Amino acid sequence: MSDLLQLEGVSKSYGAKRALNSVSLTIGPGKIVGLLGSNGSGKSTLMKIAAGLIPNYVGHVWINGQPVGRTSRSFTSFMPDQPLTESWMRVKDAIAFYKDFYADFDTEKANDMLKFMRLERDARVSSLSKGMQERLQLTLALSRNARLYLLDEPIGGVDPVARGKILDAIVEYYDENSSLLIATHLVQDIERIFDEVVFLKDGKLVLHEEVETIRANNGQSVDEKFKDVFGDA
Ligand SMILES: Nc1ncnc2c1ncn2[C@@H]1O[C@H](COP(=O)(O)OP(=O)(O)OP(=O)(O)O)[C@@H](O)[C@H]1O
Repeated sequence: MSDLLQLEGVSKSYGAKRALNSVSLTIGPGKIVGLLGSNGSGKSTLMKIAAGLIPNYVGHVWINGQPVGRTSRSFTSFMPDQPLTESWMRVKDAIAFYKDFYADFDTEKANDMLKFMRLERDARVSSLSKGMQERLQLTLALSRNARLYLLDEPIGGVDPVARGKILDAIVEYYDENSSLLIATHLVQDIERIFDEVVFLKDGKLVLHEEVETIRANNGQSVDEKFKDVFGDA
């Protein structure tokens, strides 16, 4: 099986709230895919299921041909929308922590990315601004030599001027044999790096299309298509 991520009929409810409603989706290797939807559309839930962090859901999920679980977690790198690091850590401790925890962590790549992100190794994690925190989380997530990267709102706190630079880092540092799924609201800012986009609306998949096709068939940017589908929500 060559698909890197495959979901088949995935549903998830929190009590009476249905966060995902029978979502089926396949993503091949070497793709950067935007996971787009308004607040509460189920993006984080989908990411957490693929990351193996939500065990009780309906349907099936495979990563690189393996059902989601212990093995798939070893080649899936997840950047959550909340930091995983502890506030007592310095940047260098966070790097050491990830290195201990993940066999595929590439310290050389991490040190390279720290420079690129202008992060000081001795800075305390608790003293970092939100944008700098995101730079650190992104460094940690992308420094693993994983097959699937799941980035949940990776540049929401980064100022608009720095966003372009961070996007360049994402493209430069991710391994082209792997795939990257990025959940975001910042469609206009990020769309230039997407190969494909997935739209989620009220937990349902309403569109999965190559960006080229959207541009060629509709003469629209992804942002325009997004506004068409979601209105001003
Ligand atoms: N732990 C939880 N308990 C109860 N409801 C939850 C929980 N997590 C998510 N939900 C609900 O499930 C729905 C989908 O949430 P999810 O966080 O997946 O959406 P999202 O698209 O990531 O939203 P946002 O863009 O605001 O981050 C929302 O209605 C949310 O309130």
